[in-house]
Amino acid sequence: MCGDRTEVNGTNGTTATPTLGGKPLHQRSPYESVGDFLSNVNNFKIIESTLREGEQFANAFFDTETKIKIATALSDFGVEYIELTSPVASQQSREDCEAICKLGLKSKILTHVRCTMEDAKIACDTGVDGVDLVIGTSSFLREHSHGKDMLAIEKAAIEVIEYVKSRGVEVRFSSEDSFRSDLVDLLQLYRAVDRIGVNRVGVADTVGCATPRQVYDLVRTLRGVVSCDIEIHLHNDTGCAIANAHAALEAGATHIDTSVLGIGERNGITSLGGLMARMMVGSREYVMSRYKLHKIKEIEDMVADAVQINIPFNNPITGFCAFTHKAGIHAKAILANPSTYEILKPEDYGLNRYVHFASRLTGWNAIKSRVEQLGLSMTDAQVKEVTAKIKQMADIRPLAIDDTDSIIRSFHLELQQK
Ligand SMILES: CC(=O)SCCNC(=O)CCNC(=O)[C@H](O)C(C)(C)COP(=O)(O)OP(=O)(O)OC[C@H]1O[C@@H](n2cnc3c(N)ncnc32)[C@H](O)[C@@H]1OP(=O)(O)O
Ligand SMILES: O=C(O)CCC(=O)C(=O)O
Ligand SMILES: [Zn+2]
Repeated sequence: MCGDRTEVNGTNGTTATPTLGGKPLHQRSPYESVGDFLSNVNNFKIIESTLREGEQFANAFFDTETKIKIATALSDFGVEYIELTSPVASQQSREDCEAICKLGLKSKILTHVRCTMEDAKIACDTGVDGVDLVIGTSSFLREHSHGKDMLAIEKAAIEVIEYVKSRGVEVRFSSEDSFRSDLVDLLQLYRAVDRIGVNRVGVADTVGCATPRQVYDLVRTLRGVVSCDIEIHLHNDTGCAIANAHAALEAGATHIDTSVLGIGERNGITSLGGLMARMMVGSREYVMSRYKLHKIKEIEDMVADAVQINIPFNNPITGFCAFTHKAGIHAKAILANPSTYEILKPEDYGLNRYVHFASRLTGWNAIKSRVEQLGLSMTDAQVKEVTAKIKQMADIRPLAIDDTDSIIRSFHLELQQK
C-alpha cells in the first residue's frame, strides 16, 4: 500500500502538488491499479527460458556457441535466472548445461527435469544453481502422460525435492497443466511441498487456456496456502500470456517465466520484451533499475536470427512500426507532445520515433514538420496547399518518402520562381 499513498511534496505546507506513488496526480491514469500488500508488480524476478521452453519452438536448434551467446546476453540484460533444457534430453544438452554453468554468469542457472530421482541426480551433477521439477497434475496428463495418481505424485515430489535439497541446490516444484487440475488436489500438493521447504512452487498454464481473472484467483488462493515463492509459466495459445503474467504478479506471484520473442511449444509463452513493455507502464522505476532495456532489440535480433524468424510487425517495443505514427491527427499531437499517443518512450529502449507523412492520411502539421526537416521555408497557407497536392497523389497510388519529398521540393521551387 505504501507506494499508493497520496503524497504532498511541497515545502512549508504551501503550494503542494499532490502526488500518488511518486508521480504528480495529473500524470497518472485514473485507472492505474492501486496495488495491495501482496502485489509484486514492483518486485518480481524473471526466469528466462529461451534456452529451455524456447528450444521447444518448432524452428529452434541452438548449437553450443549460440546457447552461450544467448545466455551471456540474457545475463547482461539482467534476468535473474536462465533455465536450460534437461540434461537428460541428450548428451550435448548435458554438456551444454555444464558449459553454461561454468561461465560464471550473473544470472543463476537452472535446469528443468521430470520429477524423478534419475533426472534429478543428473541435473544436480551438472553444477546448476537450481533444479526445476515438473509433473503433470491434470487428469489428461495423469492418465496419458506419466500415469501417476495424486498420491504417487506427492510421494515422488517429496522424495525428489528432499534429494535436491540435500545436494545444496535450489529446488522448485511445478504442477504442469495447473489450470485443468483439481484445485483441492493442487493446493494439497503445493502445501505438502511447501512444508518440506521447497524454494518455489510453479503454476503452469500449459495449454494457454487461462484468463487473467482465473490466473489472479489461482495465484491469490495459492498465496494464502504456501509461504515459499510462486513462479508462473503461461502459454500464449489464446493471446493472454502477457496479461496473465501481470495478473499473476498482482495476485502475489514472485517469478515470471519468459522467452525471447515468446518462443516455445506451439505459439509460445510470455515474451521477455512484451513483459518489459507491460511492466514499464506501471513499474517503470523497478524495471529500469534491474534490466538493461536498450539491449532488448539486440537480444531479439540474435534469437530471431538463431531460429530464422522475423520480428513480428506488432511486437511490443521492437515491431518495425511500434513507434511509428501515421494519421494526421496523431502526428500533430505527437509532434507537440509524444505522450499524447505513446505509453512507451522509444528512447528508453535506444530506439527512435517516426512520424509518417507520405500518405493520404497525413495532415498539414506533419508536412510542416517535414518541410522544416528539409530546410525549406513556407507559410502555413503554403504548407496546406502542398499537403493537398500530396493527398491528391496519394489517392492514386502509395507514396514513398522520396515521392513526397519531390512534391514538396517542386512546390517550393515553383513558389520561388513565381
Ligand atoms: C510442458 C513441458 O514443456 S514439460 C518439458 C518438456 N521437455 C522435454 O520433453 C525435454 C525433452 N525431452 C526428451 O528429450 C525426452 O522426452 C526425455 C529424454 C525426457 C524422455 O525420453 P523417453 O524416455 O524416450 O520418453 P518419451 O519422451 O517418449 O516419453 C516421456 C516419458 O516421461 C514420462 N514422464 C513425462 N512427464 C513426467 C514427469 N513429470 N515425471 C516423471 N515422468 C514423466 C512419461 O510417462 C514417459 O515415460 P515412459 O517412457 O514410461 O513412456
Ligand atoms: O515447469 C513448468 O512450470 C512449466 C512446464 C511447461 O513448459 C509447461 O507446463 O508448459
Ligand atoms: Zn511451457
